Amino acid sequence: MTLRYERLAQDGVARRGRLHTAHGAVNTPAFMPVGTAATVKGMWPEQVKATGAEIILGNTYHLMLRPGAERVASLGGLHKFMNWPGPILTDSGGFQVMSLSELRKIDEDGVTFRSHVDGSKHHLTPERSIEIQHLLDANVTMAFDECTPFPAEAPVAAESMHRSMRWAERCKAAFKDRPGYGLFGIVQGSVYPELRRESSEWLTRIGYDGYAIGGLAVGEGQEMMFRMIEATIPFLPEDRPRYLMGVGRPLDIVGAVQRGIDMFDCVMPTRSGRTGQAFTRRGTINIRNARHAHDPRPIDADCSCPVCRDYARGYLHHLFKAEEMLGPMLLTAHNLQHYQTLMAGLRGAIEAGRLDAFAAEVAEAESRGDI
Ligand SMILES: CNc1nc2c(CCNC[C@]34C[C@H]5C[C@H](C[C@H](C5)C3)C4)c3nc(N)[nH]c(=O)c3cc2[nH]1
Ligand SMILES: [Zn+2]
Repeated sequence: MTLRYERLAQDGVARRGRLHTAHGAVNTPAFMPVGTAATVKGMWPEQVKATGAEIILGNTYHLMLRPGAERVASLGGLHKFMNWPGPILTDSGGFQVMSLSELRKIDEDGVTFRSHVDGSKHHLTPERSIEIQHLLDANVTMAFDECTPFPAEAPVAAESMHRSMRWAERCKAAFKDRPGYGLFGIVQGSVYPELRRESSEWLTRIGYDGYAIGGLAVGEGQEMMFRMIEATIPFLPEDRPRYLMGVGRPLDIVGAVQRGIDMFDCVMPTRSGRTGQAFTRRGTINIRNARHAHDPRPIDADCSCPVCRDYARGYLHHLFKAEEMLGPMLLTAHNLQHYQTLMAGLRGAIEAGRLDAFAAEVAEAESRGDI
């Protein structure tokens, strides 16, 4: 084990813990803001840190295409390159190849595809993905996997999962162990409990520093997602962190924490922030809506962020209508703070043994609406 994870408190199957990396500690449950092309869009790194985020997410697929992993390494690695001194987790690229590139082919060796940037041809294998993440100097490296498309019949899901497990073995063999750096395996198996169990036991036998649950948040719906988490968690080691990939909306995160998940990433707070969607304790609003044009109130009176302290909804509405760049910047900062405040609330609730009460409060406030 080269990435120390300590459990500080437990409430049911939920855990409050801390993951220690070479670039600092991550308090869990944790939300990881997404920094696709070596930037959390619209945010200076100091601002990202000020929201309370301790770890951000980078990406093999984007950075291998532009500016190239060797280029990032020659400029000091991703921490130096983007001036983020804290922990970084990078996804392995498989998911993005399937969702972003055209002309792709999957075979036992890996994935062949054309870049969505300039059409150049690329071949990504488990070994190359691990090498790229090493060049990026990621503290947490994700195994190269295939996110099984949804829906998939059981035999198709089984074949896809078995290939991802063979790829996971190749990733483990290719990964260079270093203190403060680790490799996470990714559980697949679509919506089939027996495949989820088989995948979890396969990865546990190989042994990883952490375990991600992949193949979810792909359209299966919240109820099925929760069922698959429940079908997976019992077969993962208790002393290692669990990362639910691509999740999610606040209530998805609350429910997943209640079921034993420790780490999350999602484009929602940043991507939707750029389109004018603001998160509040009572649900989301779209600041472009005319009803906000003359509203002197902040986005969320309960929010402690600089945006809610100093700016009225009417001003944010104006910025978006005028397509001023400050609009997306301010909404991104607020939304990331909203997510970090939620995570701090979850950590505190687990420590106090009142997670279910906290979850009910979040759900009730969101249902109240009228914002
Ligand atoms: C949304 N639902 C969902 N996401 C998923 C992801 C990507 C996680 N986010 C990384 C990512 C993905 C995109 C967008 C940003 C930046 C960069 C490219 C890295 C986050 C997944 N990644 C891998 N390797 N495997 C999965 O099964 C998987 C399943 C997902 N289900
Ligand atoms: Zn705010």
